[in-house]
Amino acid sequence: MCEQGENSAASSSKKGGLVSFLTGKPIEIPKKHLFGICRFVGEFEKLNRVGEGTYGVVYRARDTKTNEIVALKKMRMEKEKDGMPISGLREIMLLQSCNHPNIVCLKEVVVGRSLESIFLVMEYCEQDLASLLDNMQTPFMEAQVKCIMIQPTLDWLANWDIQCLQ
Ligand SMILES: Nc1ncnc2c1ncn2[C@@H]1O[C@H](COP(=O)(O)OP(=O)(O)OP(=O)(O)O)[C@@H](O)[C@H]1O
Repeated sequence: MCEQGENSAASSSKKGGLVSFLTGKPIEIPKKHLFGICRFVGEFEKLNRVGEGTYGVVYRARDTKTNEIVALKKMRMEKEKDGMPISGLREIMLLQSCNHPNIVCLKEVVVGRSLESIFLVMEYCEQDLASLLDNMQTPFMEAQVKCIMIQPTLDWLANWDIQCLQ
């Protein structure tokens, strides 16, 4: 979108351009609204790639404004023809609704130059249970398994699931 020069914005003829729902005609996004209210991903310095899931690639990154180390997850959008996949929206809504010390916090959503560039900025976790399980020398003892199972998050998630079902 920004390839067109300093003062121009989106063009429907380019990949990622917009068409008005009302008129069906191409619309231009004013430059000041180009990134909406989201910050630009360029404000984050990618440090290294930490993993990849079904819905995106995750990087360790530094917020250049605050120097904070965060996890930056690029949503997978290559195959999407109709905008952001519903699974991505669900992930954002779910993480936004979770406010628990044992659940990774979604700090904000940031965007790149194209409409397909959407990134989740999350608190960075040095270790997760899956990598711990992969790398540990000996299996957890029974007492440790019990301790993990009674972590408040699991109760909380079970309640959340039940509430969702109701
Ligand atoms: N907040 C985070 N801090 C540190 N590393 C993370 C963070 N989030 C994800 N990762 C790393 O990135 C990998 C991919 O994470 P992601 O959430 O995209 O997928 P997943 O939940 O592991 O798998 P799937 O989405 O396929 O079920 C994780 O396995 C983990 O190694």
